[in-house]
Amino acid sequence: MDSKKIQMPREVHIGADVIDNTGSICKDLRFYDDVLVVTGPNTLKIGADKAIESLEDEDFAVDLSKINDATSKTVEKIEDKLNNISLIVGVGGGKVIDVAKMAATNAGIYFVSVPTAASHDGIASPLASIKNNKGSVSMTAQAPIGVIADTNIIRNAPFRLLSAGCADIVSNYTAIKDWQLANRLQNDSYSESAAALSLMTAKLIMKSSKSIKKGLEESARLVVKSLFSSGMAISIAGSSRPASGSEHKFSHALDKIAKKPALHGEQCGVGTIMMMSLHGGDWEVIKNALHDMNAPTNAYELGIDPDDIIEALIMAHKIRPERYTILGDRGLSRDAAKKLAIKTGVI
Ligand SMILES: NC(=O)C1=CN([C@@H]2O[C@H](COP(=O)(O)OP(=O)(O)OC[C@H]3O[C@@H](n4cnc5c(N)ncnc54)[C@H](OP(=O)(O)O)[C@@H]3O)[C@@H](O)[C@H]2O)C=CC1
Ligand SMILES: O=C(CO)COP(=O)(O)O
Ligand SMILES: [Zn+2]
Repeated sequence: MDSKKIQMPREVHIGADVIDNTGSICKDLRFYDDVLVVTGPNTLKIGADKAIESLEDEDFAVDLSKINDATSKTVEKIEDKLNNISLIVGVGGGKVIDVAKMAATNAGIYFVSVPTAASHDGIASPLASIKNNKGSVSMTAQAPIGVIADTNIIRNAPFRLLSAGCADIVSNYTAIKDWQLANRLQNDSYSESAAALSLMTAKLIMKSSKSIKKGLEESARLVVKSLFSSGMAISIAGSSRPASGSEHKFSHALDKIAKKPALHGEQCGVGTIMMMSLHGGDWEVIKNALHDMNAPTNAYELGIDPDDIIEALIMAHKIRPERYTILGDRGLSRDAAKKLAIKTGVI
């Protein structure tokens, strides 16, 4: 059998105000040289300033880069700033984390992930979703050497971000169904342990759907831990297969089509409702759980034109065509797409 590499973080810190220990955590991880902090326009004040203060207290020389998107161009711009830098600390949402992760991987240096929101399961995964002229590409990257998830920052983030993270985890249900289908029909390699971990995480979030509340530290902690374990399923699989199937293709298609796309997790959640219906599964249970978590369940709540939903459904199978899903090679016809969106109440 072929050998297999599984990359996981060395240290994971989850708790209130752990961001104030960023400097000492980086010291414990044996870093001493210059550090580049990558962040976003909103997350600079919310998280990066605190991380920088803590790093400077421990005598790190800190440089700062603000980014607005997760494109290959932005990754290159960050790489150009890496002279004498031995560590990148990414402080922000999914885009910031992906750019920091990818730039560190390309430059052969280490990366510490400091999520300011529990909105996606790339917090600790060895993948980065980077956009280029072909759309979103899931690229192999190194896993962060450390994760510092401050539950005080995360619980105070807009609740919409936490709901999106829950929906990104709920999408594991259809991702696993698609993966199993691809294994049966295309003999795609399949990992029982990665699938079991992914499903267990999705079940845990569904079970807790009514108790995830705005502003609660326990809720922030639960979702961060779940996103982390979903990321570990990705690590075990060595691909995003356990957490990304047809519902993610739909979301990636919407990112291309919609004038103002919604959050990644929100779109994936709505995609899960429809793809679960295509799989012949209980899509109403998914829809109810998303509703309980305050996540959007239809085009109106997503803020997306119903016509764009139909177009995204029709286009979805063309996104990453090598990844076989319930959408098959030909995808949905316009009539079938419309019927599906109406039946599930998405439009
Ligand atoms: N690599 C992987 O395995 C995975 C990657 N992804 C990728 O992650 C991205 C989605 O991540 P997501 O976080 O939803 O989107 P963004 O990174 O775009 O973040 C959404 C917004 O939330 C803001 N924000 C973050 N934290 C806070 C906070 N504490 N308070 C106020 N605002 C905050 C950000 O601010 P700012 O403007 O400062 O950035 C941004 O404006 C997608 O590109 C997706 O493809 C998703 C899943 C897995
Ligand atoms: O979003 C992801 C998992 O939740 C990553 O998946 P992609 O490979 O579709 O970018
Ligand atoms: Zn996702």
